[in-house]
Amino acid sequence: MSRTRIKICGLTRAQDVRAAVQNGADAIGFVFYPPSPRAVDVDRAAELAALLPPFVTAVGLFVNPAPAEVEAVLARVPLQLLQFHGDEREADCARYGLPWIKAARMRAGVDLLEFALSHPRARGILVDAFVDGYGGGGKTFDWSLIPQGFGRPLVLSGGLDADNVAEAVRRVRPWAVDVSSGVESARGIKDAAKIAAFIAGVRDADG
Ligand SMILES: O=C(O)c1ccccc1N[C@@H]1O[C@H](COP(=O)(O)O)[C@@H](O)[C@H]1O
Repeated sequence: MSRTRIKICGLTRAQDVRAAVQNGADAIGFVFYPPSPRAVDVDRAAELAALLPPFVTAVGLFVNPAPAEVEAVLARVPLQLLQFHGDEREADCARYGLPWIKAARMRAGVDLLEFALSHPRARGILVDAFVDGYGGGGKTFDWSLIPQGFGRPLVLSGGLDADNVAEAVRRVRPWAVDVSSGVESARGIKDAAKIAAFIAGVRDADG
């Protein structure tokens, strides 16, 4: 079994980018959603993305963006993957010439197989808890809503932290995990020790 990939999302400071990279994150996320406490502007994201070594993926998170907003970011920030976390349809995600993952907001009644079928070209399906504000709520959801043998690369998120991520990885066996709130000391401020403990938890579950 391959090791679980790890994305740390919502980075706003250089020291947090360094902590994620030094502890072994595979990807980091920049939030381009102005209502989020983790939102960064294009200048800050460009500065932070420039700190990344090769083979650490820069991901841009958007929620129902206007195409011009995404294009303005892409003109300045070398993103390698887009993460759509709103109500975007397949065609909305496909227009930028970059691979993307699509978030499903999980709660009772959501049929993840049907959701995945409506996003056939997404490189992966991210599952997050349904929260007001579209995401980043630090809330877990019922992992049994994820069908066995899902068949697409699955990114597990929603309320993960160092205390629950090993159990989450053992139970769900996702392709990757994504975390924001669970490695913070305050909204938008990451904690290096929490990042280290989170990544250690994933590696413990990987065996
Ligand atoms: O981080 C945010 O502020 C955010 C805002 C809007 C949509 C998604 C957002 N973050 C993503 O939400 C999930 C879960 O985060 P958490 O670990 O529960 O805080 C994760 O994929 C973040 O990338």
